[in-house]
Amino acid sequence: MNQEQMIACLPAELAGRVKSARMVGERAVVVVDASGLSPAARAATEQEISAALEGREGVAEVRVAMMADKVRRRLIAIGSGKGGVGKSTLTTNLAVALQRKGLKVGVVDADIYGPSQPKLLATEGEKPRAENDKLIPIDSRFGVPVLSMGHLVKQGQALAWRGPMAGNALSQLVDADWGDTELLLIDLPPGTGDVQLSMLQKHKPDGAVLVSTPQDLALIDAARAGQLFDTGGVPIIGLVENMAGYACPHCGEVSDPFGKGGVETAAARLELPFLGRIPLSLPIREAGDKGEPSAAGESEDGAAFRAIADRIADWLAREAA
Ligand SMILES: Nc1ncnc2c1ncn2[C@@H]1O[C@H](COP(=O)(O)OP(=O)(O)OP(=O)(O)O)[C@@H](O)[C@H]1O
Repeated sequence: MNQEQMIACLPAELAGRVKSARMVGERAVVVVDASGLSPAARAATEQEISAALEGREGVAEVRVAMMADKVRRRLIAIGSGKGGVGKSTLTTNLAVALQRKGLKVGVVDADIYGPSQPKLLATEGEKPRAENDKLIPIDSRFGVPVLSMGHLVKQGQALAWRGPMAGNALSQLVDADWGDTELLLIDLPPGTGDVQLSMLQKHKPDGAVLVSTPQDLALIDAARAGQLFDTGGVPIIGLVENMAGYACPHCGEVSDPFGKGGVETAAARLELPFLGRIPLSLPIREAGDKGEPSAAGESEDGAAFRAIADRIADWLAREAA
């Protein structure tokens, strides 16, 4: 068979992607343009081409080579000085909000001591496949692929990991087959320990977002996390204040259990951009527990996350210019 005859065997939508097709002895070698295809779509394309050519006269074997334009993938780390300030919730919602803006976004849950992305993105219990020694991210139903330690180990098991082991496991997540994903949000563990350091050294994120609640103690820790990024040469995109202002569901009165405006003041003092404020809101907590991120809906809470996502998208556009 010559190239034309080989291409004629393929369905029209696949034929358009073929860059070259030739016989090498009894082996059919087809080179396909895989730009813009997800890992799942690439696997399906490969199978369809093999199925269409296998068994044809003179074809003993089919080899399909996928070529894609190299995606310039950028990494943004979401960090906090202290645990429980809403870093994972922010990561999920920013990813969903940025995806809604048309970016191809994935989430790496590097919080090996308390992975929460499987729950937040409703992929609990799913296990990633591996192909050619690389993990294939799990497609969440929000158009955001995700990989988490929580997908790889049984609950609680990750807690015993330390230093190099944790760092290697984290690298497997970041270096997975992210296909055409152009932006990875990395949900870091809280604090400034080994895992954060190894992440900065090995993967050098393009930028970092720091999240804090407004009270002084959280702010001191956030400033320390900021220093870690500074030392690692990672630009800080800005600070986010979470759990600000609680509107009483009964009377509507807004109170500030963790103080007010502390993060904005701290950002000004540290000469860092302030990216916005997320209210302390029962629906945000409930949405997280249900695996239905607020940013996927049209509520006011969702709008607060989207406003911060807009600022991050602006930062990305400025950096790319
Ligand atoms: N703005 C908010 N309003 C109400 N609840 C929130 C808000 N942000 C986060 N939460 C809730 O607070 C808890 C901790 O949030 P989350 O897991 O996102 O924090 P974290 O900083 O990633 O924590 P960890 O240190 O465990 O990684 C969760 O139950 C979450 O639903």
